[in-house]
Amino acid sequence: MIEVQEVRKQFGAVQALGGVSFSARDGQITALLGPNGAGKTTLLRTLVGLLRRDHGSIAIDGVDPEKDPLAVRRNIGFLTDQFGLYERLSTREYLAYFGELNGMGGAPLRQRIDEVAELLQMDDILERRAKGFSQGQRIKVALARTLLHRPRHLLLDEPSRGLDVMSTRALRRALASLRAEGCCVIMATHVMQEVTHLCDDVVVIAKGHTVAQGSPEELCRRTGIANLEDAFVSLVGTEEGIAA
Ligand SMILES: Nc1ncnc2c1ncn2[C@@H]1O[C@H](COP(=O)(O)OP(=O)(O)OP(=O)(O)O)[C@@H](O)[C@H]1O
Repeated sequence: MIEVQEVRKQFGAVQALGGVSFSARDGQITALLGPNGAGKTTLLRTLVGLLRRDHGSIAIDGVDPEKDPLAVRRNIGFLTDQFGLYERLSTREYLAYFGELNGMGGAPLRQRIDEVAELLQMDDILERRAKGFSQGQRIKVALARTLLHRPRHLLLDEPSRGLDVMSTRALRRALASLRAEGCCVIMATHVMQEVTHLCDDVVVIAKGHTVAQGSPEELCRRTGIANLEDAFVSLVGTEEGIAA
């Protein structure tokens, strides 16, 4: 469970977060939906403790990431917009390296690498070096790394960008199976179809503020608009930053 209350963050004169509050439950996929520059990435970075907030409170299973960052990071997986792959390592070597950094090893680690490779359908790149990987292949490897230590919370910053139809489906299946295992998933996205098909709850953010939270159906009902994209535009008052 992730609970966020009145979080604010300023970068010089720019107010990235001006008061964000929401909660994300275990066993649910929560979408962070907002126009470009709304503060989604800043919020995710603040949740994992990579940025210090100026104000407000964050509790990840009751733990404040600023007070006990190691405890929070043990239980969290974060897919950022920077993948940090090592070009000379094969996918398997790369995952083994990060698994060992997380205290895993031996047969359980080898088995876990095979599991995530199957979950994300990445057998074809498991023995290849990352040099030359396409955008979609890079995302898969980064996501596999994120899942390796079986995090209880998963934070994803636009995970489906650059993925083809088959990979998008593999990603959705993987997220649905993590949800079924009770994982708390938060996903920043611009893809309305993904939100409608996959997400249980939606947090709408605009200009660093929470504008609304509810299931896609609730947001449509609340705005009196049948289609989520139009409901979103009505909530944030702009057509900026939407992908079909
Ligand atoms: N390190 C930084 N220094 C200065 N300004 C920043 C910094 N990081 C973010 N910002 C600003 O904070 C605001 C929120 O940015 P953020 O990247 O969180 O938005 P976002 O919702 O993830 O946008 P997008 O959908 O375009 O990825 C923007 O105005 C951005 O320019």
